[in-house]
Amino acid sequence: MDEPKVTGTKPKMSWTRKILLILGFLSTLAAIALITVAVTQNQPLPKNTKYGIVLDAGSSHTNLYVYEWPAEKENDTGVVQQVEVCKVEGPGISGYSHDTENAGHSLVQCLRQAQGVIPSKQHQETPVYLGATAGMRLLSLENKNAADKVLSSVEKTLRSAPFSFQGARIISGQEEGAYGWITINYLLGNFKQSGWTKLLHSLKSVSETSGALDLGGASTQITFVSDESPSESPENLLYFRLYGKDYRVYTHSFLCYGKDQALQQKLARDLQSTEGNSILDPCFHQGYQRTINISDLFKNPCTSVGKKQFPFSQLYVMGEGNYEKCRRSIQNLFNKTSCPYSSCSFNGIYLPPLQGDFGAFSAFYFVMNFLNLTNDNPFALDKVASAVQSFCARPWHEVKQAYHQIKEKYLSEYCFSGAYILSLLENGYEFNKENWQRIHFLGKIGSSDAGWTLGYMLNLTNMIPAEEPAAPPLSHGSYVGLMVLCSLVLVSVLVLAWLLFHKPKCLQKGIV
Ligand SMILES: Nc1nc2c(ncn2[C@@H]2O[C@H](COP(=O)(O)OP(=O)(O)OP(=O)(O)O)[C@@H](O)[C@H]2O)c(=O)[nH]1
Ligand SMILES: [Ca+2]
Repeated sequence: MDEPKVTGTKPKMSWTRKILLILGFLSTLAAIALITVAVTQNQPLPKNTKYGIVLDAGSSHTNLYVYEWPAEKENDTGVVQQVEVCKVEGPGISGYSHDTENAGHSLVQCLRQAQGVIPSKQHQETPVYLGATAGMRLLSLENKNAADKVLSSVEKTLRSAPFSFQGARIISGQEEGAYGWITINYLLGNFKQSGWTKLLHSLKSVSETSGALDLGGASTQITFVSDESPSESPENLLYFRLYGKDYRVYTHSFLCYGKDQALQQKLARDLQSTEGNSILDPCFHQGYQRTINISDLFKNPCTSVGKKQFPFSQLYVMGEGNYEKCRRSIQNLFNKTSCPYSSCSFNGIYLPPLQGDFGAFSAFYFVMNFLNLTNDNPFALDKVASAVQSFCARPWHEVKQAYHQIKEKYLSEYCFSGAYILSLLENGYEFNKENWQRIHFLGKIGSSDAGWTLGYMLNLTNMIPAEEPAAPPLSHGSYVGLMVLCSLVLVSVLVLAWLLFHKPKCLQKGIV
């Protein structure tokens, strides 16, 4: 048989080889197209930001907060953040009881500031809410008509702003406690449960949340998840279902136990138990003096109960700077004599056993921060007490010199406030040296202030769903990664197949 002739022309390619080559070429093209489409076409939508405004009309002052969040992630937890805070000049709106028309006007400057932060084309769709707290609760008990007029005045101003007005009202102490608790747990990411944490939590009866301690000027709130059942005091219990999980939350708001009203209560009692019109006050620094109008001291329901007639119109307060004495005089504000339940905080109010960690904010934070007692690792209770003690013992002239940049009103009251915080937590709620370490004094979480306003807005805009929203199984990044991986595997398989069935000549030679 003749051997095939070796000529100079290329050997002809077989049909199967041709088809395989074409297939290989096409699949490479397909893989490139897949990757390109995955990377370019499946980009997340351009950022579409939404805004919301909440005014916290507190007893001491009003704060306006602007929040923002990505529109497409509205129902996710932890996506809303504070982008602006504006402190309204002057007193809280309850301070306008004799000048009700001007209550609204006081908000104008901060509303203008909010207009500068939010793009003008979104002003009309931006909701604005005002919630008034203990100062207005007291005014409404004292003079309902004046409180209504103040609210009408602020409503008029808010309606005239370019935003979408959603209401101006007095919120209850229970709401204030609950929304503060929602805010901190939302910001701490405690409602977010995925992977292992979700599995671990489902094995336990309750989720790990943090309790909330809020100290305002006129009221104070304590809120935490309690397992105690059945509850002895249903009015202190709230049930929430958030992101697919049930929460049983204890809350109580003590009206008149904010730090300003607590001081008023203490001074009113001290005055009633003295002869003349001057008192030596252990909660103020030695050398400090303050004159108080007796009519102002007894003007609201926190102090008006035991009011006597006095033959003088002013009270002179002189500082003594004695922490132990100060603690003893504050202790009288907490009535621990009777408790109709198995356990109480004070004044016969039910308190179940304290549970979990606590975030303490507002004046709890302002005061502890000033005294350098806020830290990631909480200070021991005796360390805190001795820091307040040594601060109270400093003479006023020295304190004033050392902190000349701080407003005198705040500076003069840090001694009282430090002692009051310790009394409220230790005597009132009965924190001890063990669970004291579970209190975290915090002003902000990320960029957002701790307080009730964020929780209030999340609730009113339906941004906290009862059930966990159905999330896409893969994030954009994971999706792109998976597409790239699949394409690479596809190409590799085809190349391998081609190599196996149609070994190139060089390889064939190598084997022979
Ligand atoms: N040291 C200090 N004290 C502050 C500051 N801001 C407010 N305070 C005081 O801390 C106390 C509590 O303040 P807030 O939490 O704003 O109280 P509020 O919201 O006006 O009062 P409520 O209606 O009872 O909640 C008040 O006595 C304020 O005068 C601050 O920046 N520094
Ligand atoms: Ca407040």
